[in-house]
Amino acid sequence: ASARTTAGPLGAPLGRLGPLTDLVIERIRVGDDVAAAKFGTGAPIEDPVREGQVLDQVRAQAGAAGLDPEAAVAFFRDQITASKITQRGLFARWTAHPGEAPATRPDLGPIRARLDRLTRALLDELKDTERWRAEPVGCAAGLALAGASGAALEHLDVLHRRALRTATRSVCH
Ligand SMILES: C=C(O[C@@H]1C=C(C(=O)O)C=C[C@H]1O)C(=O)O
Repeated sequence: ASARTTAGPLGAPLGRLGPLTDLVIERIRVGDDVAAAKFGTGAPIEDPVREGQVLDQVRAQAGAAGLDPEAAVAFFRDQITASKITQRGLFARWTAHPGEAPATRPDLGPIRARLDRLTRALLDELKDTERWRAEPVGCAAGLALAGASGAALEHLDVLHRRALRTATRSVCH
């Protein structure tokens, strides 16, 4: 199982899907850094070539992790959609309130390397939770618990909560 990295002193998202939810929230948070790297540069939020690379990596690594590649790809399509929701929301916020825009612009390269490391951790966690996620009632309840506790503990605003809902919509199968 993956080490948790985003939790504050109050703890991590609760329950069997807590670690997976924690990683999903971390990936959404990296979307904030991606937005900061792109904002004001003319770089588009959506980069289909990079998305293809992310999904190729998922396909290649899912098989090795013992996961169904197409199910893993579907989960990562939701992660990408969630990242773009976050980025579009932040662009709109920073355009309307320039004082809230980030003062410094990070490099996209190292941020994408972070996303690539998160891909592996997320695939491992999908594998660790695979049987459990097939229990319809338990999974739905566990996902609700992990999502609500994670959103509260990690102080997600409305935008990031919306991204979290999108990112977790195919977790239970
Ligand atoms: C995160 C980025 O923005 C978008 C979202 C992606 C993702 O979530 O992996 C990939 C490409 C972009 O469409 C990025 O450009 O790296």
